[in-house]
Amino acid sequence: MDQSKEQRILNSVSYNAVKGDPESVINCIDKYCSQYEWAMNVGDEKGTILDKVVEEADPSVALELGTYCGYSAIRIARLLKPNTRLLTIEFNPEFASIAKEIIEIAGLSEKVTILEGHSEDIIPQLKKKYEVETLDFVFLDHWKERYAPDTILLEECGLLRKGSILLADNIIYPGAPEFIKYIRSNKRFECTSYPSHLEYMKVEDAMEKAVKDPGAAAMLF
Ligand SMILES: O=C(NCCCOCn1ccc2cnccc21)c1cc(-c2ccc(F)cc2)cc(O)c1O
Ligand SMILES: [Mg+2]
Repeated sequence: MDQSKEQRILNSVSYNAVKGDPESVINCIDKYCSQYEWAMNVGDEKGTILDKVVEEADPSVALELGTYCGYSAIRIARLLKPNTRLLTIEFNPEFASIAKEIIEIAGLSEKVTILEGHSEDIIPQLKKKYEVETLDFVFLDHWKERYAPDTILLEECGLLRKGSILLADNIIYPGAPEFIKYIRSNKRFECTSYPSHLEYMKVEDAMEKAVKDPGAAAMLF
């Protein structure tokens, strides 16, 4: 049976990347996807914005919705301090298995836990089953129409605290209009838009950062 694009990405990483070197895995995927086959990794331009927000959040516990091949999980996990962790949810079993191998090649398997399933089923399990208290950082990169309902679900499950940082990909393309409407009209969140481009293309895109109750967090210190 013909190999999938994601399997070909794994082949390229396995053959070209330096084992245990996250930067080389990131560069290898970006090179493959800009030269051979486009794929929906956050990419290097938006990836730099992701890096900056992760460094600002300096999370102890981070959540990603939409693992795909593990590219953004590696970008996030490579910046995490010792004894901190990234939980990433993927519902496509083939993607989850490929991401697992690519994250292993990057040497970040200790820091990253891939949870297979739908976000709406897994989010309510995070406290009890995955021993999460609250999430310091959440990267939204899954079905765009799930960004708003899953943000509400995270709230309902008591998983967000004062100062929790959300970062959403693809605000312009493919677009997440319901999420933008919800988050920018919600007084509990302070939003910032970061204009950029669709991964590996000259198409406009943007990321949206939303900080929960920022003032309250600031008042605490
Ligand atoms: O669709 C995209 N991502 C989402 C994947 C499915 O995610 C499904 N999924 C993953 C966990 C998970 C958990 N629960 C439910 C669904 C869950 C996505 C799409 C494009 C894109 C841009 C231009 C095009 F011409 C075509 C596509 C770019 C992106 O950056 C994206 O992120
Ligand atoms: Mg995306």
